[in-house]
Formats: sequence, structure tokens, C-alpha cells
Amino acid sequence: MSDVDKLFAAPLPQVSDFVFDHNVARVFPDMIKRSIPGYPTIVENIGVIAAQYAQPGTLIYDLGCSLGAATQSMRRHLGGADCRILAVDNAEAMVVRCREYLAAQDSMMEELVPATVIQGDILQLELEPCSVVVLNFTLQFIAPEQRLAVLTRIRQALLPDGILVLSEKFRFADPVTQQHLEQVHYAFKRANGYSELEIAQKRSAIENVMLLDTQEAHFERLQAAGFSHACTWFQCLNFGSIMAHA
Ligand SMILES: Nc1ncnc2c1ncn2[C@@H]1O[C@H](C[S@+](CC[C@H]([NH3+])C(=O)[O-])CC(=O)[O-])[C@@H](O)[C@H]1O
Ligand SMILES: O=C(O)C(=O)Cc1ccccc1
Repeated sequence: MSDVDKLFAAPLPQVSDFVFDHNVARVFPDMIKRSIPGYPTIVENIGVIAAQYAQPGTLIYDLGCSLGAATQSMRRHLGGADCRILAVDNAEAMVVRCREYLAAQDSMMEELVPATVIQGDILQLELEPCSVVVLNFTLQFIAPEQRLAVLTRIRQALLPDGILVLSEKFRFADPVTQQHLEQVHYAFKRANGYSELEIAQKRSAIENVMLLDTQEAHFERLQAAGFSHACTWFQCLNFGSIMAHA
């Protein structure tokens, strides 16, 4: 169902800002696996974390679900739990394909928890009471001045003992750390078959639309949003995932 990512392989006269359109949706599984170190481990363990914290009779949100990788993992790990997943994305191309992937999962596995895919903007969405919320590499695409409001609404929707899983590409305040981890990330991309041109053009495409925070900034914002505790449960190079308790 998915093609090899060659979106930035040919020289582009002008590199436009990155958007989640049909071309990206078509190559997305390949792109994300070859671009984010640790992505398969993060996705698999989101299932483990969700199974640990999901409360019977409650909702689970996968916000910025793309093709539903985190939703699929949670469904594999939740077994026959009495829960329902709402997967939300504002990109039509992602939503259409996400529904196809989840239908394929339904046809291959029995007794999965129900999952509904909604096309919607997480800045507008009314959140119902829930036990688990996943933001797997989504908050980095939200305008920085909107991020606290999104987290505050998530915190308010979470039930007692509820949890947020927040995965992001991190920025590092120490310029040497930033430089070292960024360079190894580019080496990771080269090792996965991306050329220097692909790496450089993708870098320009995302630089204005993916504004990164340090882990310290994430922790401060989570605290300001009302979360009682947060810790990094996974990091690989400049990518990682935080779990935050209501
Ligand atoms: N305001 C918004 N409202 C809804 N969706 C949004 C918004 N802004 C961006 N998105 C969506 O957030 C997703 C980010 S990708 C998530 C990967 C996935 N979680 C995964 O587990 O594979 C990460 C990446 O591509 O690096 C895209 O599908 C956007 O359309
Ligand atoms: O490719 C990169 O450099 C990234 O930072 C990850 C990424 C993955 C998919 C879409 C946008 C960014």
C-alpha cells in the first residue's frame, strides 16, 4: 500500500513548506521509518503504555494520527479491553488512508477495540473524558503559541490517573549537543539510503513548519498545563518520547 519516499530526490527549483498531502500520505510509512530513529520502538511501546493506563469504559485519543500506526499498536496491545479509540488528523489524504489501514487490521485480527477516524483540527476539537492521549510527533507541527492551550485542554479531558504520550524531535540548548545529535541524525538518514540532496531539501521543507522545543521547554509547558509528573521514557538521538501523568 505504500511506496518508497523519493519526494526530495530530484533537485527542486524552489523547496516549498512541507504539507501532509496525497504525495506524502502515499510514501509516509517508508518516509517516517527511514527518517525517525527509534520510531518502530516508540510505536510498539505506545501500545504497551496504553494497555497499562487505559481505564475500562473510557476513550483513547490518537491526535495527529497520520496513517494510524499508534492506533494499530494500541489495538494490538489492548486485547479485549472495554475502550474506544478516536484517531484524529486534519489532513484528508491521511484520514482516507488511515481508514483503509484500520479496516485491513480489522479483517486480519479478531476482537480489536473499535477505532474511529475523524478528520478534524486538534486546535478546535472538543475532547471528551479520556484515559490515554497520544501525540506521536504531532505537537511539533502546531504553532508554538498554541501548544500550551492544546496541552491544557488535553490535561482537562484526562481522567484521574490518565496519561499523555508526547513524542517529538527535540532541540538541545547546548549547541555542541545539538550539532552532534543532528549530524548523527543525518548519518542515520544516509544509512537509510537518503542522498545529501534529499536530506538538504527535506531540511528546508520542514524548517518553517516544524519548530522544535528542548525537553526542558516541554517539561515546563506540561507542568504549566497542569500535569503532575513527566519523564522521558525513550530517546534515540534527537528524537524521543515523554509520558506525562494527569
Ligand atoms: N492541527 C492539527 N490537527 C490535526 N492533525 C494535525 C494538525 N497539525 C498536524 N496534524 C497532523 O499531524 C501528523 C504529524 S505526523 C504524525 C505521525 C503519527 N502520529 C504516527 O504515529 O505515525 C509526524 C510527522 O510526519 O513527523 C500529520 O498527519 C498531520 O496532518
Ligand atoms: O525527516 C526529518 O528530518 C524529520 O525530522 C522527521 C520527519 C518525518 C516525517 C515528516 C516530517 C519530518
